[in-house]
Amino acid sequence: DRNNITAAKIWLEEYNTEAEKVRPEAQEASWTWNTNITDYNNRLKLEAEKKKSEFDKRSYNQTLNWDWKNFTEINAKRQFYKIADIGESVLPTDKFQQITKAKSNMQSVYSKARVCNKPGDQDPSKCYPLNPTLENIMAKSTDWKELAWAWEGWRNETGRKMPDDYEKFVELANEAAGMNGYTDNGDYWRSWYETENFEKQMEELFIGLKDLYKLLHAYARKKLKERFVGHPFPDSGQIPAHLLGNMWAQSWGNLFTLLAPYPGKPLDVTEMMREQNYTTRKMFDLSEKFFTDLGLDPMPPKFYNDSMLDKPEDGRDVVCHASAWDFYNRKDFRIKQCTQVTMDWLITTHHEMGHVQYFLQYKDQPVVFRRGANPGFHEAIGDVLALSVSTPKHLKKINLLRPNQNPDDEELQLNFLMNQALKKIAFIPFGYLIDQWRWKVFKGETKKDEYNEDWWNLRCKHQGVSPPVQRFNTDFDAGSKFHVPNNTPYIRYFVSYVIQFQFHKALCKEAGHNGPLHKCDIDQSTEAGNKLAAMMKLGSSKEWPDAMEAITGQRKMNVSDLIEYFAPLEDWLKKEVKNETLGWDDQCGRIWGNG
Ligand SMILES: O=C(CCC(O)(O)[C@H](Cc1ccccc1)NC(=O)c1ccccc1)N[C@@H](Cc1ccccc1)C(=O)O
Ligand SMILES: [Zn+2]
Repeated sequence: DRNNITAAKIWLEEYNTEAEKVRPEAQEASWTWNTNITDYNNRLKLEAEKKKSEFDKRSYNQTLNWDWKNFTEINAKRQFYKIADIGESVLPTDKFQQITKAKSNMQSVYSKARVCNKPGDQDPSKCYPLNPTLENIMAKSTDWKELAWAWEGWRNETGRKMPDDYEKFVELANEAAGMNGYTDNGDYWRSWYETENFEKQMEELFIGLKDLYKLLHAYARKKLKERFVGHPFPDSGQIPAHLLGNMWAQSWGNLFTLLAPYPGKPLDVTEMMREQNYTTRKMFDLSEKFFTDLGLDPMPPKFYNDSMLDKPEDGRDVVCHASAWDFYNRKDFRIKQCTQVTMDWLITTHHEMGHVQYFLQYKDQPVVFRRGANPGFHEAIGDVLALSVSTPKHLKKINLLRPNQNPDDEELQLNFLMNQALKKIAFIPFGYLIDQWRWKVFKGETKKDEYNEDWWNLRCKHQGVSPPVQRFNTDFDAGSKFHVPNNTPYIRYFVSYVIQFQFHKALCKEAGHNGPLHKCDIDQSTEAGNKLAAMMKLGSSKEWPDAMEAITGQRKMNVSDLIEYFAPLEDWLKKEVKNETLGWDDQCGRIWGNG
Protein backbone atom coordinates (compact mmCIF):
# COMPACT_ATOMS: atom_id res chain seq x y z
CA ASP A 1 0.00 0.00 0.00
CA ARG A 2 0.96 3.69 -0.14
CA ASN A 3 2.84 3.61 3.16
CA ASN A 4 4.76 0.38 2.66
CA ILE A 5 8.30 1.74 3.15
CA THR A 6 9.89 -1.63 2.34
CA ALA A 7 8.18 -1.80 -1.04
CA ALA A 8 9.03 1.88 -1.60
CA LYS A 9 12.70 1.19 -0.99
CA ILE A 10 12.64 -1.67 -3.49
CA TRP A 11 11.15 0.71 -6.04
CA LEU A 12 13.90 3.26 -5.28
CA GLU A 13 16.52 0.57 -6.01
CA GLU A 14 14.83 -0.18 -9.34
CA TYR A 15 14.69 3.54 -10.15
CA ASN A 16 18.43 3.85 -9.53
CA THR A 17 19.27 0.84 -11.68
CA GLU A 18 17.18 2.22 -14.54
CA ALA A 19 18.53 5.75 -14.08
CA GLU A 20 22.11 4.45 -14.28
CA LYS A 21 21.26 3.22 -17.79
CA VAL A 22 19.16 6.10 -19.13
CA ARG A 23 21.36 8.97 -17.90
CA PRO A 24 24.67 7.67 -19.32
CA GLU A 25 23.01 7.41 -22.75
CA ALA A 26 21.72 10.99 -22.54
CA GLN A 27 25.13 12.23 -21.35
CA GLU A 28 26.94 10.36 -24.12
CA ALA A 29 24.70 11.92 -26.80
CA SER A 30 25.15 15.36 -25.26
CA TRP A 31 28.93 14.81 -25.11
CA THR A 32 29.01 13.82 -28.80
CA TRP A 33 27.23 17.03 -29.79
CA ASN A 34 29.32 19.23 -27.48
CA THR A 35 32.54 17.86 -28.98
CA ASN A 36 31.30 17.93 -32.58
CA ILE A 37 28.45 20.34 -33.28
CA THR A 38 26.60 18.95 -36.34
CA ASP A 39 22.90 18.70 -37.26
CA TYR A 40 23.20 14.91 -37.16
CA ASN A 41 24.62 14.93 -33.62
CA ASN A 42 21.99 17.48 -32.64
CA ARG A 43 19.23 15.10 -33.73
CA LEU A 44 20.81 12.26 -31.73
CA LYS A 45 21.02 14.58 -28.71
CA LEU A 46 17.36 15.58 -29.03
CA GLU A 47 16.39 11.88 -29.33
CA ALA A 48 18.29 10.93 -26.19
CA GLU A 49 16.89 13.90 -24.25
CA LYS A 50 13.38 12.89 -25.31
CA LYS A 51 14.01 9.35 -24.04
CA LYS A 52 15.32 10.68 -20.71
CA SER A 53 12.34 13.00 -20.30
CA GLU A 54 9.96 10.08 -20.89
CA PHE A 55 11.79 8.10 -18.18
CA ASP A 56 11.52 11.09 -15.83
CA LYS A 57 7.79 11.46 -16.51
CA ARG A 58 7.18 7.73 -16.01
CA SER A 59 9.13 7.82 -12.75
CA TYR A 60 7.21 10.86 -11.56
CA ASN A 61 3.91 9.07 -12.20
CA GLN A 62 5.12 6.05 -10.22
CA THR A 63 6.02 8.25 -7.21
CA LEU A 64 2.29 9.01 -6.97
CA ASN A 65 1.77 5.40 -5.82
CA TRP A 66 3.43 6.27 -2.53
CA ASP A 67 2.45 8.63 0.24
CA TRP A 68 6.10 9.68 0.36
CA LYS A 69 5.42 13.17 1.71
CA ASN A 70 4.43 11.51 4.96
CA PHE A 71 7.33 9.05 5.12
CA THR A 72 9.24 9.22 8.41
CA GLU A 73 12.42 7.87 6.82
CA ILE A 74 14.10 11.15 5.81
CA ASN A 75 16.50 9.64 3.26
CA ALA A 76 13.79 7.80 1.32
CA LYS A 77 11.47 10.81 1.52
CA ARG A 78 14.20 13.09 0.16
CA GLN A 79 14.88 10.70 -2.73
CA PHE A 80 11.19 10.72 -3.69
CA TYR A 81 11.12 14.53 -3.44
CA LYS A 82 14.04 14.78 -5.89
CA ILE A 83 12.70 12.10 -8.26
CA ALA A 84 9.36 13.94 -8.39
CA ASP A 85 11.12 17.20 -9.29
CA ILE A 86 11.49 16.56 -13.04
CA GLY A 87 11.99 20.13 -14.31
CA GLU A 88 11.36 20.70 -18.01
CA SER A 89 10.61 16.99 -18.53
CA VAL A 90 7.13 17.75 -17.18
CA LEU A 91 6.25 19.45 -20.48
CA PRO A 92 4.18 17.58 -23.06
CA THR A 93 6.35 16.11 -25.82
CA ASP A 94 5.82 18.84 -28.42
CA LYS A 95 6.60 21.66 -25.97
CA PHE A 96 9.60 19.71 -24.62
CA GLN A 97 10.91 19.46 -28.21
CA GLN A 98 10.36 23.22 -28.68
CA ILE A 99 12.28 24.23 -25.56
CA THR A 100 15.11 21.82 -26.36
CA LYS A 101 15.29 23.21 -29.88
CA ALA A 102 15.36 26.84 -28.65
CA LYS A 103 18.20 25.94 -26.27
CA SER A 104 20.15 24.08 -28.95
CA ASN A 105 19.79 27.03 -31.36
CA MET A 106 21.21 29.48 -28.83
CA GLN A 107 24.03 27.15 -27.75
CA SER A 108 24.97 26.58 -31.37
CA VAL A 109 24.97 30.32 -32.19
CA TYR A 110 27.18 31.00 -29.14
CA SER A 111 29.66 28.20 -29.80
CA LYS A 112 30.01 28.86 -33.55
CA ALA A 113 30.25 32.67 -33.30
CA ARG A 114 33.21 34.33 -35.07
CA VAL A 115 34.02 38.05 -35.43
CA CYS A 116 35.36 39.52 -38.71
CA ASN A 117 36.56 42.96 -40.01
CA LYS A 118 39.37 43.25 -37.47
CA PRO A 119 40.88 46.78 -37.61
CA GLY A 120 44.13 46.64 -39.57
CA ASP A 121 43.41 43.28 -41.20
CA GLN A 122 44.25 43.14 -44.93
CA ASP A 123 41.52 40.55 -45.44
CA PRO A 124 38.30 41.84 -43.77
CA SER A 125 36.66 38.44 -44.30
CA LYS A 126 39.09 36.83 -41.81
CA CYS A 127 37.03 35.81 -38.76
CA TYR A 128 38.11 35.05 -35.18
CA PRO A 129 36.66 32.82 -32.38
CA LEU A 130 36.33 33.80 -28.72
CA ASN A 131 38.79 31.09 -27.67
CA PRO A 132 41.63 31.80 -28.07
CA THR A 133 41.72 34.98 -30.21
CA LEU A 134 39.13 37.39 -28.83
CA GLU A 135 39.91 36.35 -25.24
CA ASN A 136 43.60 37.09 -25.86
CA ILE A 137 42.82 40.49 -27.42
CA MET A 138 40.61 41.45 -24.46
CA ALA A 139 43.41 40.28 -22.14
CA LYS A 140 46.38 41.98 -23.78
CA SER A 141 45.34 44.84 -26.11
CA THR A 142 45.63 48.45 -24.93
CA ASP A 143 44.19 49.75 -28.22
CA TRP A 144 40.78 51.28 -27.45
CA LYS A 145 39.46 50.68 -31.01
CA GLU A 146 40.67 47.08 -31.21
CA LEU A 147 39.09 46.35 -27.79
CA ALA A 148 35.84 48.02 -28.89
CA TRP A 149 35.83 45.99 -32.14
CA ALA A 150 36.15 42.69 -30.23
CA TRP A 151 33.66 43.73 -27.58
CA GLU A 152 30.95 44.94 -30.00
CA GLY A 153 31.64 42.25 -32.60
CA TRP A 154 31.21 39.45 -30.09
CA ARG A 155 27.84 40.85 -28.99
CA ASN A 156 26.68 41.24 -32.60
CA GLU A 157 27.56 37.60 -33.38
CA THR A 158 26.00 36.12 -30.21
CA GLY A 159 23.36 37.96 -28.16
CA ARG A 160 21.92 39.90 -31.13
CA LYS A 161 20.87 36.60 -32.74
CA MET A 162 19.04 35.18 -29.70
CA PRO A 163 16.10 37.29 -28.43
CA ASP A 164 13.35 35.26 -30.15
CA ASP A 165 14.73 31.90 -29.00
CA TYR A 166 15.32 33.30 -25.52
CA GLU A 167 11.76 34.60 -25.23
CA LYS A 168 10.48 31.16 -26.33
CA PHE A 169 12.72 29.46 -23.78
CA VAL A 170 11.51 31.76 -20.96
CA GLU A 171 7.85 31.12 -21.81
CA LEU A 172 8.25 27.32 -21.83
CA ALA A 173 10.57 27.14 -18.82
CA ASN A 174 8.02 29.16 -16.83
CA GLU A 175 5.24 26.85 -18.02
CA ALA A 176 7.22 23.81 -16.84
CA ALA A 177 7.99 25.47 -13.49
CA GLY A 178 4.29 26.26 -13.06
CA MET A 179 3.35 22.63 -13.75
CA ASN A 180 5.85 21.62 -11.03
CA GLY A 181 4.28 23.94 -8.50
CA TYR A 182 6.70 26.91 -8.71
CA THR A 183 5.70 30.51 -9.44
CA ASP A 184 8.27 30.77 -12.27
CA ASN A 185 11.57 29.28 -13.46
CA GLY A 186 13.57 31.54 -11.14
CA ASP A 187 11.55 30.25 -8.18
CA TYR A 188 12.41 26.71 -9.35
CA TRP A 189 16.14 27.52 -9.65
CA ARG A 190 16.21 29.14 -6.20
CA SER A 191 14.46 26.10 -4.67
CA TRP A 192 17.73 24.16 -5.01
CA TYR A 193 19.12 26.20 -2.10
CA GLU A 194 16.26 25.18 0.21
CA THR A 195 16.72 28.55 1.94
CA GLU A 196 14.04 30.95 3.20
CA ASN A 197 14.35 34.48 1.74
CA PHE A 198 17.19 33.33 -0.51
CA GLU A 199 17.05 36.53 -2.60
CA LYS A 200 17.25 38.66 0.57
CA GLN A 201 20.21 36.62 1.84
CA MET A 202 22.05 37.10 -1.45
CA GLU A 203 21.39 40.85 -1.34
CA GLU A 204 22.77 41.07 2.20
CA LEU A 205 25.96 39.23 1.23
CA PHE A 206 26.34 41.54 -1.78
CA ILE A 207 25.83 44.67 0.37
CA GLY A 208 28.50 43.34 2.74
CA LEU A 209 31.03 43.30 -0.12
CA LYS A 210 30.14 46.56 -1.89
CA ASP A 211 32.60 48.80 -0.06
CA LEU A 212 35.50 46.48 -0.86
CA TYR A 213 34.47 46.43 -4.53
CA LYS A 214 34.16 50.22 -4.65
CA LEU A 215 37.75 50.60 -3.42
CA LEU A 216 39.07 48.26 -6.14
CA HIS A 217 36.84 49.91 -8.77
CA ALA A 218 38.05 53.43 -7.86
CA TYR A 219 41.68 52.30 -8.02
CA ALA A 220 41.24 50.53 -11.39
CA ARG A 221 39.33 53.52 -12.81
CA LYS A 222 42.10 55.92 -11.74
CA LYS A 223 44.82 53.81 -13.39
CA LEU A 224 42.77 53.12 -16.55
CA LYS A 225 42.11 56.86 -17.00
CA GLU A 226 45.90 57.31 -17.00
CA ARG A 227 46.39 54.49 -19.54
CA PHE A 228 43.58 55.74 -21.83
CA VAL A 229 44.07 59.47 -21.37
CA GLY A 230 42.06 61.36 -24.01
CA HIS A 231 39.40 58.65 -24.29
CA PRO A 232 35.88 59.24 -22.91
CA PHE A 233 35.04 57.94 -19.44
CA PRO A 234 31.42 58.75 -18.43
CA ASP A 235 30.98 61.52 -15.85
CA SER A 236 28.62 59.16 -14.04
CA GLY A 237 31.72 57.28 -12.83
CA GLN A 238 31.46 53.91 -14.59
CA ILE A 239 34.46 52.25 -16.28
CA PRO A 240 34.00 51.45 -20.02
CA ALA A 241 33.42 47.68 -19.98
CA HIS A 242 35.96 46.78 -22.70
CA LEU A 243 39.01 48.02 -20.76
CA LEU A 244 39.07 45.48 -17.91
CA GLY A 245 40.97 42.62 -19.52
CA ASN A 246 37.97 40.33 -19.99
CA MET A 247 35.09 40.08 -22.49
CA TRP A 248 32.51 40.54 -19.70
CA ALA A 249 34.64 42.60 -17.25
CA GLN A 250 34.05 39.75 -14.77
CA SER A 251 37.71 39.15 -13.88
CA TRP A 252 40.38 41.87 -14.03
CA GLY A 253 43.46 39.67 -13.54
CA ASN A 254 44.85 40.69 -16.95
CA LEU A 255 45.30 44.24 -15.61
CA PHE A 256 47.87 43.01 -13.07
CA THR A 257 50.82 44.69 -14.81
CA LEU A 258 48.92 48.00 -14.69
CA LEU A 259 47.56 47.62 -11.15
CA ALA A 260 50.28 45.77 -9.17
CA PRO A 261 51.34 47.84 -6.13
CA TYR A 262 55.00 46.89 -6.80
CA PRO A 263 55.39 46.43 -10.59
CA GLY A 264 59.04 45.48 -10.07
CA LYS A 265 57.98 42.25 -8.36
CA PRO A 266 55.82 40.52 -10.98
CA LEU A 267 53.89 37.28 -10.56
CA ASP A 268 54.37 36.14 -14.13
CA VAL A 269 53.35 32.49 -13.77
CA THR A 270 52.20 32.24 -17.40
CA GLU A 271 55.68 33.16 -18.63
CA MET A 272 57.23 30.67 -16.21
CA MET A 273 54.87 27.93 -17.51
CA ARG A 274 55.82 28.71 -21.09
CA GLU A 275 59.55 28.80 -20.32
CA GLN A 276 59.14 25.32 -18.81
CA ASN A 277 57.28 24.06 -21.88
CA TYR A 278 54.11 23.34 -19.92
CA THR A 279 51.57 21.22 -21.78
CA THR A 280 47.86 20.80 -21.08
CA ARG A 281 48.55 17.36 -19.67
CA LYS A 282 51.20 18.73 -17.30
CA MET A 283 48.64 21.24 -16.01
CA PHE A 284 46.18 18.43 -15.29
CA ASP A 285 48.87 16.25 -13.69
CA LEU A 286 49.81 19.17 -11.43
CA SER A 287 46.20 19.67 -10.39
CA GLU A 288 45.58 15.95 -9.88
CA LYS A 289 48.67 15.72 -7.67
CA PHE A 290 47.34 18.51 -5.43
CA PHE A 291 44.12 16.52 -4.92
CA THR A 292 45.86 13.18 -4.26
CA ASP A 293 48.41 14.82 -1.89
CA LEU A 294 45.39 15.85 0.21
CA GLY A 295 44.36 12.19 0.29
CA LEU A 296 41.58 12.72 -2.26
CA ASP A 297 40.92 10.42 -5.24
CA PRO A 298 43.03 10.20 -8.41
CA MET A 299 41.37 10.45 -11.84
CA PRO A 300 40.12 7.07 -13.18
CA PRO A 301 42.38 5.71 -15.98
CA LYS A 302 39.75 6.33 -18.70
CA PHE A 303 39.50 10.00 -17.72
CA TYR A 304 42.46 11.19 -19.80
CA ASN A 305 41.56 9.04 -22.81
CA ASP A 306 37.92 10.07 -22.94
CA SER A 307 38.22 13.79 -22.04
CA MET A 308 38.66 16.65 -24.50
CA LEU A 309 41.36 18.81 -22.92
CA ASP A 310 42.42 20.82 -26.00
CA LYS A 311 40.53 22.59 -28.75
CA PRO A 312 40.40 20.16 -31.71
CA GLU A 313 42.53 21.30 -34.67
CA ASP A 314 40.48 19.56 -37.35
CA GLY A 315 38.20 22.59 -37.75
CA ARG A 316 35.10 21.00 -36.25
CA ASP A 317 32.80 23.14 -34.11
CA VAL A 318 32.87 22.35 -30.39
CA VAL A 319 31.50 23.97 -27.24
CA CYS A 320 34.77 25.38 -25.92
CA HIS A 321 33.39 26.67 -22.61
CA ALA A 322 34.84 24.44 -19.88
CA SER A 323 32.68 21.77 -18.25
CA ALA A 324 32.97 18.59 -16.18
CA TRP A 325 30.84 15.55 -16.95
CA ASP A 326 29.41 12.86 -14.64
CA PHE A 327 27.95 9.98 -16.70
CA TYR A 328 26.10 8.65 -13.63
CA ASN A 329 27.42 5.11 -14.14
CA ARG A 330 30.14 5.45 -11.44
CA LYS A 331 32.79 4.79 -14.14
CA ASP A 332 32.79 7.58 -16.75
CA PHE A 333 33.93 11.08 -15.73
CA ARG A 334 35.28 13.64 -18.20
CA ILE A 335 36.35 17.27 -18.66
CA LYS A 336 35.86 19.24 -21.85
CA GLN A 337 37.84 22.47 -22.21
CA CYS A 338 39.93 24.32 -24.79
CA THR A 339 42.98 24.72 -22.57
CA GLN A 340 45.61 27.39 -23.16
CA VAL A 341 48.93 27.43 -21.30
CA THR A 342 48.29 30.34 -18.92
CA MET A 343 47.87 30.85 -15.16
CA ASP A 344 44.16 31.57 -15.71
CA TRP A 345 43.78 28.18 -17.39
CA LEU A 346 45.71 26.47 -14.59
CA ILE A 347 43.09 27.92 -12.22
CA THR A 348 40.24 26.79 -14.51
CA THR A 349 41.79 23.31 -14.63
CA HIS A 350 41.61 23.15 -10.82
CA HIS A 351 38.02 24.43 -10.99
CA GLU A 352 36.96 21.65 -13.37
CA MET A 353 38.95 18.99 -11.49
CA GLY A 354 37.06 20.13 -8.37
CA HIS A 355 33.82 19.17 -10.09
CA VAL A 356 35.19 15.72 -10.99
CA GLN A 357 36.48 15.17 -7.44
CA TYR A 358 32.95 15.85 -6.15
CA PHE A 359 31.62 13.28 -8.71
CA LEU A 360 34.13 10.70 -7.45
CA GLN A 361 33.35 11.35 -3.78
CA TYR A 362 29.56 11.00 -4.10
CA LYS A 363 29.47 8.31 -6.83
CA ASP A 364 27.95 5.69 -4.48
CA GLN A 365 25.06 7.93 -3.45
CA PRO A 366 21.62 7.30 -5.00
CA VAL A 367 21.59 8.96 -8.43
CA VAL A 368 19.36 11.86 -7.34
CA PHE A 369 21.81 12.74 -4.56
CA ARG A 370 24.77 12.99 -6.97
CA ARG A 371 24.67 16.79 -6.87
CA GLY A 372 26.37 19.49 -4.78
CA ALA A 373 24.99 20.21 -1.30
CA ASN A 374 23.83 23.31 -3.15
CA PRO A 375 25.08 24.42 -6.62
CA GLY A 376 27.52 26.88 -5.02
CA PHE A 377 29.30 24.01 -3.24
CA HIS A 378 30.06 22.32 -6.57
CA GLU A 379 31.60 25.54 -7.89
CA ALA A 380 33.69 26.10 -4.77
CA ILE A 381 35.72 22.85 -4.46
CA GLY A 382 38.30 23.49 -7.16
CA ASP A 383 38.56 27.18 -6.30
CA VAL A 384 39.34 26.36 -2.64
CA LEU A 385 42.34 24.28 -3.71
CA ALA A 386 43.37 26.99 -6.18
CA LEU A 387 43.51 29.49 -3.29
CA SER A 388 46.42 27.42 -1.95
CA VAL A 389 48.03 26.72 -5.33
CA SER A 390 48.12 30.47 -6.18
CA THR A 391 50.13 31.48 -3.10
CA PRO A 392 53.76 32.57 -3.69
CA LYS A 393 54.75 29.88 -1.18
CA HIS A 394 53.15 27.15 -3.26
CA LEU A 395 54.30 28.62 -6.59
CA LYS A 396 57.84 28.49 -5.21
CA LYS A 397 57.30 24.83 -4.27
CA ILE A 398 56.26 23.94 -7.83
CA ASN A 399 58.96 26.10 -9.41
CA LEU A 400 56.57 28.66 -10.92
CA LEU A 401 58.03 31.59 -8.96
CA ARG A 402 61.11 33.28 -10.39
CA PRO A 403 64.18 31.84 -8.60
CA ASN A 404 65.30 35.29 -7.41
CA GLN A 405 61.93 35.97 -5.77
CA ASN A 406 61.36 35.43 -2.06
CA PRO A 407 57.80 34.19 -1.36
CA ASP A 408 57.79 35.87 2.05
CA ASP A 409 58.67 39.28 0.62
CA GLU A 410 55.90 41.57 1.88
CA GLU A 411 55.75 43.56 -1.36
CA LEU A 412 55.39 40.37 -3.39
CA GLN A 413 52.67 39.26 -0.97
CA LEU A 414 50.77 42.50 -1.58
CA ASN A 415 51.12 41.99 -5.33
CA PHE A 416 49.72 38.49 -4.81
CA LEU A 417 46.74 39.87 -2.87
CA MET A 418 46.07 42.40 -5.63
CA ASN A 419 46.16 39.59 -8.17
CA GLN A 420 43.62 37.64 -6.12
CA ALA A 421 41.42 40.74 -5.66
CA LEU A 422 41.37 41.36 -9.42
CA LYS A 423 39.77 37.92 -9.78
CA LYS A 424 37.75 37.46 -6.62
CA ILE A 425 36.54 40.95 -5.64
CA ALA A 426 36.09 42.14 -9.24
CA PHE A 427 33.84 39.14 -9.88
CA ILE A 428 31.35 39.77 -7.02
CA PRO A 429 28.90 42.22 -8.71
CA PHE A 430 28.99 40.24 -11.97
CA GLY A 431 28.31 36.96 -10.14
CA TYR A 432 25.40 38.68 -8.42
CA LEU A 433 23.75 40.56 -11.28
CA ILE A 434 23.29 37.88 -13.97
CA ASP A 435 20.53 36.09 -12.06
CA GLN A 436 19.14 39.36 -10.71
CA TRP A 437 18.43 40.04 -14.38
CA ARG A 438 17.19 36.52 -15.17
CA TRP A 439 14.97 36.26 -12.07
CA LYS A 440 13.22 39.48 -13.19
CA VAL A 441 12.81 38.10 -16.72
CA PHE A 442 11.29 34.87 -15.37
CA LYS A 443 8.99 36.91 -13.06
CA GLY A 444 7.76 38.78 -16.13
CA GLU A 445 9.02 42.09 -14.69
CA THR A 446 11.39 42.46 -17.67
CA LYS A 447 9.72 42.09 -21.07
CA LYS A 448 11.58 41.15 -24.26
CA ASP A 449 11.81 44.77 -25.47
CA GLU A 450 13.35 45.71 -22.10
CA TYR A 451 15.91 42.83 -21.96
CA ASN A 452 18.88 45.00 -22.93
CA GLU A 453 17.84 48.17 -21.11
CA ASP A 454 17.40 46.23 -17.86
CA TRP A 455 20.70 44.41 -18.42
CA TRP A 456 22.55 47.73 -18.65
CA ASN A 457 20.65 49.18 -15.70
CA LEU A 458 22.10 46.35 -13.60
CA ARG A 459 25.58 46.51 -15.16
CA CYS A 460 25.75 50.29 -14.57
CA LYS A 461 24.27 50.15 -11.07
CA HIS A 462 25.95 47.08 -9.55
CA GLN A 463 29.14 46.57 -11.54
CA GLY A 464 29.94 50.22 -12.33
CA VAL A 465 30.75 49.51 -15.98
CA SER A 466 29.36 51.25 -19.08
CA PRO A 467 29.06 50.18 -22.72
CA PRO A 468 31.95 51.51 -24.90
CA VAL A 469 29.56 51.94 -27.83
CA GLN A 470 25.88 52.83 -28.00
CA ARG A 471 23.49 49.99 -27.11
CA PHE A 472 19.98 49.47 -28.49
CA ASN A 473 17.01 47.27 -27.62
CA THR A 474 17.81 45.20 -30.70
CA ASP A 475 20.99 44.18 -28.85
CA PHE A 476 20.80 41.39 -26.29
CA ASP A 477 24.07 41.69 -24.38
CA ALA A 478 23.07 39.15 -21.69
CA GLY A 479 23.20 36.58 -24.52
CA SER A 480 26.91 37.26 -25.04
CA LYS A 481 27.70 35.39 -21.80
CA PHE A 482 27.79 31.58 -22.11
CA HIS A 483 25.47 30.82 -19.19
CA VAL A 484 22.48 32.73 -20.60
CA PRO A 485 22.14 30.89 -23.95
CA ASN A 486 23.27 27.73 -22.16
CA ASN A 487 20.58 28.19 -19.51
CA THR A 488 23.09 27.63 -16.69
CA PRO A 489 22.20 29.48 -13.48
CA TYR A 490 24.86 31.92 -12.26
CA ILE A 491 24.16 32.85 -8.60
CA ARG A 492 26.04 29.61 -7.79
CA TYR A 493 29.33 31.39 -8.60
CA PHE A 494 28.45 34.32 -6.32
CA VAL A 495 27.68 31.79 -3.55
CA SER A 496 30.92 29.94 -4.34
CA TYR A 497 33.05 33.10 -4.12
CA VAL A 498 31.66 33.71 -0.62
CA ILE A 499 31.76 30.17 0.81
CA GLN A 500 35.16 29.24 -0.70
CA PHE A 501 36.78 31.66 1.78
CA GLN A 502 34.80 30.10 4.64
CA PHE A 503 36.03 26.67 3.51
CA HIS A 504 39.59 27.98 3.05
CA LYS A 505 39.61 29.45 6.58
CA ALA A 506 38.30 26.19 8.11
CA LEU A 507 40.64 23.93 6.13
CA CYS A 508 43.65 26.15 6.93
CA LYS A 509 42.84 25.79 10.62
CA GLU A 510 42.55 22.01 10.13
CA ALA A 511 45.92 22.04 8.35
CA GLY A 512 47.48 23.81 11.33
CA HIS A 513 48.14 27.10 9.52
CA ASN A 514 49.10 30.12 11.64
CA GLY A 515 49.34 33.68 10.34
CA PRO A 516 47.42 35.71 7.74
CA LEU A 517 44.77 33.76 5.86
CA HIS A 518 46.08 34.78 2.41
CA LYS A 519 49.42 33.06 3.11
CA CYS A 520 47.85 29.68 3.84
CA ASP A 521 48.63 26.66 1.64
CA ILE A 522 46.80 23.48 2.70
CA ASP A 523 48.97 21.35 0.37
CA GLN A 524 49.57 17.76 1.66
CA SER A 525 47.26 18.20 4.68
CA THR A 526 45.30 14.93 4.77
CA GLU A 527 43.37 16.32 7.78
CA ALA A 528 42.03 19.09 5.56
CA GLY A 529 41.50 16.61 2.71
CA ASN A 530 39.51 14.26 4.92
CA LYS A 531 37.15 17.07 6.00
CA LEU A 532 36.56 18.08 2.42
CA ALA A 533 36.01 14.46 1.34
CA ALA A 534 33.52 13.83 4.16
CA MET A 535 31.48 16.84 3.04
CA MET A 536 31.60 15.86 -0.67
CA LYS A 537 30.53 12.28 0.07
CA LEU A 538 27.17 13.65 1.30
CA GLY A 539 26.30 14.91 -2.17
CA SER A 540 22.84 16.47 -1.85
CA SER A 541 21.59 13.80 0.60
CA LYS A 542 21.53 16.41 3.37
CA GLU A 543 20.50 20.10 3.27
CA TRP A 544 23.50 22.35 2.62
CA PRO A 545 23.79 23.79 6.20
CA ASP A 546 24.66 20.25 7.36
CA ALA A 547 27.37 20.06 4.69
CA MET A 548 28.64 23.55 5.57
CA GLU A 549 28.77 22.52 9.25
CA ALA A 550 30.81 19.41 8.36
CA ILE A 551 33.63 21.69 7.18
CA THR A 552 33.31 25.02 8.99
CA GLY A 553 31.21 24.23 12.06
CA GLN A 554 28.85 27.04 10.96
CA ARG A 555 25.47 26.76 9.24
CA LYS A 556 25.35 30.13 7.48
CA MET A 557 27.09 31.88 4.57
CA ASN A 558 28.98 35.01 5.54
CA VAL A 559 31.52 37.36 3.97
CA SER A 560 33.74 37.87 7.04
CA ASP A 561 36.39 35.34 5.95
CA LEU A 562 36.62 36.89 2.47
CA ILE A 563 37.04 40.32 4.05
CA GLU A 564 39.66 39.00 6.49
CA TYR A 565 41.60 37.46 3.59
CA PHE A 566 41.85 40.82 1.78
CA ALA A 567 42.34 43.05 4.86
CA PRO A 568 45.98 43.98 4.12
CA LEU A 569 45.06 45.03 0.57
CA GLU A 570 41.99 46.97 1.76
CA ASP A 571 44.25 49.15 3.92
CA TRP A 572 46.57 49.76 0.97
CA LEU A 573 43.67 50.59 -1.37
CA LYS A 574 42.14 53.07 1.09
CA LYS A 575 45.38 55.07 1.05
CA GLU A 576 45.71 54.72 -2.74
CA VAL A 577 42.23 56.14 -3.52
CA LYS A 578 41.82 58.67 -0.71
CA ASN A 579 41.53 61.53 -3.25
CA GLU A 580 39.14 59.60 -5.52
CA THR A 581 35.35 59.68 -5.50
CA LEU A 582 34.28 56.14 -4.59
CA GLY A 583 31.42 54.61 -6.54
CA TRP A 584 29.27 55.86 -9.43
CA ASP A 585 25.73 56.99 -10.29
CA ASP A 586 23.11 54.24 -10.58
CA GLN A 587 22.51 55.24 -14.22
CA CYS A 588 25.29 55.29 -16.82
CA GLY A 589 26.03 58.66 -18.33
CA ARG A 590 24.57 58.95 -21.85
CA ILE A 591 27.95 59.37 -23.57
CA TRP A 592 29.18 56.40 -25.60
CA GLY A 593 32.91 56.01 -25.87
CA ASN A 594 33.07 55.92 -29.68
CA GLY A 595 36.40 57.77 -29.54
O1 LIG B 1 31.57 28.87 -16.24
C1 LIG B 1 32.52 28.68 -15.50
C2 LIG B 1 33.26 27.35 -15.51
C3 LIG B 1 32.40 26.26 -16.15
C4 LIG B 1 31.70 25.31 -15.12
O2 LIG B 1 32.67 24.43 -14.60
O3 LIG B 1 31.16 26.03 -14.04
C5 LIG B 1 30.58 24.50 -15.84
C6 LIG B 1 29.52 25.41 -16.47
C7 LIG B 1 28.53 24.58 -17.23
C8 LIG B 1 28.82 24.16 -18.52
C9 LIG B 1 27.90 23.39 -19.22
C10 LIG B 1 26.69 23.00 -18.64
C11 LIG B 1 26.40 23.39 -17.32
C12 LIG B 1 27.33 24.18 -16.61
N1 LIG B 1 29.94 23.66 -14.82
C13 LIG B 1 30.19 22.33 -14.80
O4 LIG B 1 30.89 21.77 -15.60
C14 LIG B 1 29.48 21.58 -13.73
C15 LIG B 1 28.84 22.22 -12.70
C16 LIG B 1 28.18 21.51 -11.70
C17 LIG B 1 28.18 20.12 -11.74
C18 LIG B 1 28.81 19.47 -12.79
C19 LIG B 1 29.46 20.18 -13.77
N2 LIG B 1 32.97 29.62 -14.64
C20 LIG B 1 32.27 30.90 -14.56
C21 LIG B 1 32.65 31.70 -13.32
C22 LIG B 1 34.05 31.50 -12.88
C23 LIG B 1 34.30 30.58 -11.88
C24 LIG B 1 35.61 30.40 -11.42
C25 LIG B 1 36.65 31.12 -12.00
C26 LIG B 1 36.40 32.05 -13.04
C27 LIG B 1 35.09 32.23 -13.48
C28 LIG B 1 32.60 31.74 -15.82
O5 LIG B 1 33.49 31.33 -16.58
O6 LIG B 1 31.91 32.75 -15.97
ZN1 LIG C 1 32.11 25.12 -12.36
